[in-house]
Amino acid sequence: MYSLMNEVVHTSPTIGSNVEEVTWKNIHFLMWDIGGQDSLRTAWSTYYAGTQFIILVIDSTDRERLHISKAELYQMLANEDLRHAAVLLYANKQDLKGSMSSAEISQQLNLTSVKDHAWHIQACCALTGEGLYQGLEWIANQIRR
Ligand SMILES: Nc1nc2c(ncn2[C@@H]2O[C@H](COP(=O)(O)OP(=O)(O)OP(=O)(O)O)[C@@H](O)[C@H]2O)c(=O)[nH]1
Ligand SMILES: [Mg+2]
Repeated sequence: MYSLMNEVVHTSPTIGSNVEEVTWKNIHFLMWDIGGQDSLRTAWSTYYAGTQFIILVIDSTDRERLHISKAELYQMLANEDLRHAAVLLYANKQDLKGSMSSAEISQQLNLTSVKDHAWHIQACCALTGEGLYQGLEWIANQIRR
């Protein structure tokens, strides 16, 4: 989120949430950045009402914990408040060697089985910003549909 805003990116974990307004291509985003730590995830559902897009940032180097992202993803998709939400998954940290490709993550998460929500997976590197706008482009196209 802060890379998109050309701000200094903080490297400390998000505690609670941060909300920012980002305007891009005439689209006004109200983005909530919600902390992903274990203890914070139980509070995620309090943010769901009215959400149009979920952006799930995956650490593509973390093979051991991908199953956690998978479980959280499917829990979100099953939540009534998110029934109309579309999902953008960022396969982040593509700059690091040994990182999983977006295709590999897609397969591990069994994304092709997701039929009741629009979804898209985008390889990216938050440090350089590579891929971030391609992800937003997909969101923009979803809005224009
Ligand atoms: N090499 C590399 N490091 C990254 C990239 N994106 C994030 N990081 C690093 O990963 C660490 C965690 O980044 P955060 O932005 O705090 O991660 P987060 O997902 O917001 O974590 P929570 O706030 O706890 O949910 C930091 O040290 C970042 O610098 C990337 O694309 N490449
Ligand atoms: Mg954070």
